Amino acid sequence: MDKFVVAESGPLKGEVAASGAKNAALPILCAGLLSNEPLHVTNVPKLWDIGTTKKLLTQMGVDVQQPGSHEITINAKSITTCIAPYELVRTMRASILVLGPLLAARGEAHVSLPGGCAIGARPVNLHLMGLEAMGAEIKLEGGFIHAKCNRLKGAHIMFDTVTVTGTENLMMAAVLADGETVLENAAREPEVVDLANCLRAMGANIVGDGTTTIRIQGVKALHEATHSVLPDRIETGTFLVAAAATRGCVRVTKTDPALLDAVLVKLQQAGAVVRTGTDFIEVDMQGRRPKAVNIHTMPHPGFPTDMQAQFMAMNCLAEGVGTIRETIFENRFMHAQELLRLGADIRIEGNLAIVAGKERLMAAPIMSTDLRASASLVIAALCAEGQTIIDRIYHMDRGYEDIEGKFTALGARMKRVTNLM
Ligand SMILES: CC(=O)N[C@H]1[C@@H](OP(=O)(O)OP(=O)(O)OC[C@H]2O[C@@H](n3ccc(=O)[nH]c3=O)[C@H](O)[C@@H]2O)O[C@H](CO)[C@@H](O)[C@@H]1O
Ligand SMILES: C=C(OP(=O)(O)O)C(=O)O
Repeated sequence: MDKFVVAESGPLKGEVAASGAKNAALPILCAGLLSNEPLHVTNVPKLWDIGTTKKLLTQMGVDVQQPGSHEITINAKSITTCIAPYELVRTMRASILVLGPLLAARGEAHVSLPGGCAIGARPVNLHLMGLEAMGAEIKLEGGFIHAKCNRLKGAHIMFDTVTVTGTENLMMAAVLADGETVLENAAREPEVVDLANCLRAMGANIVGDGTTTIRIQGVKALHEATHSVLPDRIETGTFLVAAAATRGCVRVTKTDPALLDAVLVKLQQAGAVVRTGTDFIEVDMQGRRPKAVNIHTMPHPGFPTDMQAQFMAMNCLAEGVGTIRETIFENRFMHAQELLRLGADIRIEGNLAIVAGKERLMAAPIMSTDLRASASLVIAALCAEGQTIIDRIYHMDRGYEDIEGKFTALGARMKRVTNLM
């Protein structure tokens, strides 16, 4: 199993390009199931989750081509089965995103229930409730969701919790439904908007994405389209927080500052000079130690839960005491245990973490527990005296493209080691 060996690195400096967003690319590739014509997707990040999605689609008989290193073309005309097996679904929760498109385009879907994930229970009841309201018959059996329908019917759906993949699944289901679907209390995340842009390019009729009410008028069929995935705001934010924690100066290019409002406010509060252009963001700490910030995670446009762990790592090194309240997932503080091993001062009270900053941390063997937890451990390890070994970095490979290549280009002293005991 691969590990990272990370040494204290001093201020990170330089420029790094953001990849395409994992959480936009995954639903967009699944949207390829909605058409019998090709969907060409560009700016696709090179990640394990993308590899898993390619396998998932390929084993359904979908033609998946990779014409360039960051390009994928999907053609679902050749689909042979509507089964998403446990072996693949258990490695990636986002596999649930095949459910809506399969039902809408093929009238059936057999999708393994996504397994328990480290950050919370993550039920899919709202996805199923919406599909049932659209006329699907759903049975849960043997750990599988078995769903079938004739043509789905438009429906008025009210989410009682904001759900990102739930909104995406139902939006994809609705584009081929008979009549109008209205999604209320819909997720406003930029990845939802990117999916809607892709679906519109395929011929879908959607308005209101980016607001809490999305209206979809079903059409008979979708057609060939090309779509470029939007930049990864979480990857972007991860490098910016790493710059702040290490007292460095980093410019992230090929990104979009408009996607990171809530994160940039917190970096400014931490004392960073933030410079932005149309496609770049620069965080310059001018050698200063960051100041602790208070974080409260919220659905977009609030502060993203996917940036919470990275800010906890920064707070561990900051001047003062910062509080972090996690309101989206009930078990998303597992990185705290590992940060404590590096000598951090963190107290957890329910969904609140109280972090008192220290001048520096001390190296220790630590373990990644989930994707963004891994990112926080790398940030902390860059500031820890000695050599930190981070185990189970496969979590990080799920969602960060060439993470060690990008970090080392900024001056991080880190390397990947295989089979290190
Ligand atoms: C692939 C992808 O895009 N993943 C993102 C997506 O996950 P994901 O879409 O799985 O997260 P949701 O937005 O659905 O979850 C938000 C909350 O709603 C609850 N819930 C959700 C669905 C449901 O049917 N019932 C229910 O109770 C969840 O348990 C959670 O407490 O949004 C999360 C919140 O921004 C991000 O952390 C993930 O990175
Ligand atoms: C939690 C995440 O991903 P997923 O929903 O795929 O587990 C994430 O991207 O931080």
